[in-house]
Amino acid sequence: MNAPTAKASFSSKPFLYRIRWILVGGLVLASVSSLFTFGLLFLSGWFLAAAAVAGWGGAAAHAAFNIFPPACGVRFFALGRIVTRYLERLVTHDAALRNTGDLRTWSFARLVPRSVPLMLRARSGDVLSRFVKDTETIGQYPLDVLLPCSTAVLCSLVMVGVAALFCGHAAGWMAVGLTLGGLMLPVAAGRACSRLIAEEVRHTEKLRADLLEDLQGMADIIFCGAAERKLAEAAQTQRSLNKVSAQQGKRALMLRHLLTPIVMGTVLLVLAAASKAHLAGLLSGPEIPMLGLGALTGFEVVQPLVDARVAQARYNQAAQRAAALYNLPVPVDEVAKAPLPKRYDLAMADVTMRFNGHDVLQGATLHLAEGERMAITGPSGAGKTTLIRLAVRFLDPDSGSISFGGTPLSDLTTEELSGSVGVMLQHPHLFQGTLRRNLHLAAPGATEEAMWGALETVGLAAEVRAMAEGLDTPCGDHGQSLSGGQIRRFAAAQVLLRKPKVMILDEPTESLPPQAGEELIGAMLSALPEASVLCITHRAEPLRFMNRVLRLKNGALVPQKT
Ligand SMILES: Nc1ncnc2c1ncn2[C@@H]1O[C@H](COP(=O)(O)OP(=O)(O)OP(=O)(O)O)[C@@H](O)[C@H]1O
Repeated sequence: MNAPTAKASFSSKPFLYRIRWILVGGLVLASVSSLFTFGLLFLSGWFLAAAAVAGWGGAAAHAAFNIFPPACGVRFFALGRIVTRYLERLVTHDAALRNTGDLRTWSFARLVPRSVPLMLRARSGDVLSRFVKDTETIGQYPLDVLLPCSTAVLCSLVMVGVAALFCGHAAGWMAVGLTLGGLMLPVAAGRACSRLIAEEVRHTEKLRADLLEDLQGMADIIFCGAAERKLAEAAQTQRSLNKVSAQQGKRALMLRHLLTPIVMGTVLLVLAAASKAHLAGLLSGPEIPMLGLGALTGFEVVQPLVDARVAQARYNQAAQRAAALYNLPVPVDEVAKAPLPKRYDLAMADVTMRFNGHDVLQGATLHLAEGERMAITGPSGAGKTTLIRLAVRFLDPDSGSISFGGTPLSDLTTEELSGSVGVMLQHPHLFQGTLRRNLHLAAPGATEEAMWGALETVGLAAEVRAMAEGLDTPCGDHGQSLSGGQIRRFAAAQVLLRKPKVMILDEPTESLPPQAGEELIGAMLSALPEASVLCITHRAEPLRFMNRVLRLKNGALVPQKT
C-alpha cells in the first residue's frame, strides 16, 4: 500500500484512556498475585528451614516453635494467589476485548469514507489483514505489553524492598539480577527481533493479499496459464516467511533461556550475602533460604518481559500499518448530518475533476429536473462514471458546484443521499449469502411479497422460482451462481425495492440482449414512473425512454440528438 501523503501517526492512547480503570484494576490484581507468589515462597523457605532447625534443636526448641502462624500465612498466600490470578485474567482479558472492539468500530468508521482511495491503492487481502489481525495486535497491547512491564517494575521494587528489610546486600544482588534480566534481555530482544518481525509482517501481508487475489481471479489465472507461476510465487513467499519466523523464534527463545544463568547467579549471590550476614550474627539461619527462594520468585515477574518486548515490536508494526491505512486522505470533506431536502432535482454547474494531472471533467454542467429522464453517452474513459461518483458524493469536484434539491451536495453525505437516490452500478456486487440476504441488504424492511414483486418487474421471478431453494438460493462469491444478465436484473430489483426518487443507472443494459435490455428499462420506469433518471449508457436501448440525451465530450456535457 502506498503511504499517505500526510505524516502518518496512530496513537492508541485515546482507546487506553477509555479502559484506564479496568487496566488499573488489572495491574493491582496482577501485582498482588505476583506478590502473593513471592510471599508464599519467601515464607515457605523460612518455615521449612525454621521447622528443621526446631526439629534438630530437641524437644525444648520443638515446643517453642509455633507452627500455626506460618502455616496460616502459607495457606493465605497460596489461596490468595489463585484467586487474584483468576480475577486478574478476567479483568485484563475484558480490557483487551473492549479495547479490540473499540478499535474495530473506530477502524470501520475510518475505512468507510476512504473507500475510493482504498479501492485504488490498497489490496483487499491487505486491508482485511490490517482490519482483523492488526486491530487484534493493537487491542492486545495492554495485556501483552503494558501490564507485564508495569507489574514487573512495581513488584520488583516491593520485593527488593522486602528483602532489604532483612539483608541489604542480598537485596542489592537481587536488584542487580532483576535489572539485568528485566532490562538487558528485553532490550536485546528488541534489537534482535524488530527487523525480523518487520520482515515477517511484510511477507505475511504479501502472502495473504496474493492468496485472496489469486482465489478471486482463479479462472483468469488458469486461462492465462499462470497457475504454476502463481503457485511457485506463493511457495517462495511462504519459504521466506518460514525462514524469518524461524530466525525470530530462535532468537527470542535464546534470550528467554539466557534468563536461567542470570537467575541462578543471582540466587547464589543472594545466598552468599545472606550467609555472610548470618555469620556476622545479623540474620537467623532460616532467613537464608527465605531470601534465596524470594530471589528466585522475584524473576517470575521479569520472565515475561522478553515476550512483552517482542509484542511491543509487533504492536509498532501494526500501529504503523494502521496509520498508513486509516490516515489515507478522505476524498470528500466530512459534514455534520443535514436533513435530506424535500426536492430532488440534481444540478451540476461548471464541474471540473482532475486525476493524475489529467482533466477528466472540464466545466461539466447539467440540470436533472424532478421526474426528468436523462441519458449521458460518451466514449470509454470520458468520465461518465466519474459524474455518477460526484452525483452521490463519493468524490468532491475540484471546482464547480453540485446541488441536490437546492442543497449543496457538500452539506450532505453519501449515506443521507442513499435515502433518495438509488444507484445501479456498472459492476454490481452480490455478497456471499442468499438472494434474500442481498435483497434485504438493499431494503432491510422488504416483505416477501415486495421482493417477489421487484423480481417480477425485472423479469427474474420465474428463474428464481425455478431454483430449488428460491429466494434462499446462495449467490456464491461475487454472485458466481448467477449469469451476468441475471446479476444485472437482480441489481435492478435491489434499486426498485428502495423506491428511490432518483435512479442513477450505469450501463443498465450491459450483458443483456437488446430486447431484454429494453424490457428491463421499460419495466423499471413503469414501476417508478415519478422517479428522475440519470442513465449512463453506451447502448441505444435506454435512449428511447429518455427526455434528453447529453454527450460527454472533452470533459463537457453537450446536448445530443437522438
Ligand atoms: N479515482 C480515480 N483516480 C484516478 N483516475 C481515475 C479515477 N476515477 C477515474 N479515473 C480516470 O478518469 C477517467 C474517466 O474514468 P470513468 O470511469 O469516469 O470513465 P467512463 O466514461 O465511465 O468510462 P467507461 O465508459 O469505459 O466505463 C479514466 O481515464 C480513469 O482512468
